[in-house]
Amino acid sequence: MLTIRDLSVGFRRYRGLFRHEETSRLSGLNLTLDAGEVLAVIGGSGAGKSLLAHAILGLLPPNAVLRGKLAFRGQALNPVYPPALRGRKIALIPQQVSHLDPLARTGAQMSWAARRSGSAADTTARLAALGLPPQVAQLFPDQLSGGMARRVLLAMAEAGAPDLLIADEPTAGLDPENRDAVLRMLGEHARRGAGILLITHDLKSVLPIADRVAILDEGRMRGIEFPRNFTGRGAELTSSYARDLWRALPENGFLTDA
Ligand SMILES: Nc1ncnc2c1ncn2[C@@H]1O[C@H](COP(=O)(O)OP(=O)(O)OP(=O)(O)O)[C@@H](O)[C@H]1O
Ligand code: NI
Repeated sequence: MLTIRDLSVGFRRYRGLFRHEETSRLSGLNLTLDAGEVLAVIGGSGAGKSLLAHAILGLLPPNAVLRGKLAFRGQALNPVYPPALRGRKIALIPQQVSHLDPLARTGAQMSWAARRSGSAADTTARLAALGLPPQVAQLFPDQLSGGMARRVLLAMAEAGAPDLLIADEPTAGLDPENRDAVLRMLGEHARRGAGILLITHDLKSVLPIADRVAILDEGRMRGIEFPRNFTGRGAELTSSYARDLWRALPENGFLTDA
């Protein structure tokens, strides 16, 4: 449902009035995501994960330069973003919990997200599905714990049953129990036919639910792997970068030799 061909993103920086230079932050990315699939995108801080998410949503800042082709179900997402997709067919769980409006109660923001996506605003049921009591609807964002705020963002993103859900570090700051609950919910969406792009730096946590794992480093795709191959010494992994990443995990004994 999502195809990305030779995507590059750079940022223009002006030096003086007329001269400008461009710094490249993503280069030559190729990706496809099918309906019902969970594609994990793994990478360290600054690898370009959020940029990839924002490129797919047409949310790059004005000084960004995007090259390549993005399409959703055959419909081009660039150079002009189709207005009907964002927040409806394609939803985002943003990386920052500060994306919640500090001046509006949680319930109001959830209703608003549901209305935007054209679905019923059954706030109480959505909260319950995420293990949150109905009173949470009355709270303002700064009265929520980090884990509660993450789950509210998840509830808002999934309100309209989007076909494509981009989750940018949806489990950051969650304890293992809540992390696994959020991952399970994303997996359930995929089973109902949604495509999930799951961005994280936590490789191990996504292996149980990912269908494929794409590894991003310094703006480049270093390999796309099957989760089952992250096992033992990683001999089945196709890219040396993925093997090094796997072996360098503390629980794998920091194996650095080949
Ligand atoms: N608006 C911008 N202008 C210039 N550079 C930017 C801009 N947004 C992001 N970058 C740069 O692009 C690179 C990738 O950033 P990005 O936010 O995608 O990283 P990330 O993989 O999501 O990292 P993290 O795990 O810390 O969220 C970084 O070097 C960042 O400084
Ligand atoms: Ni990010």
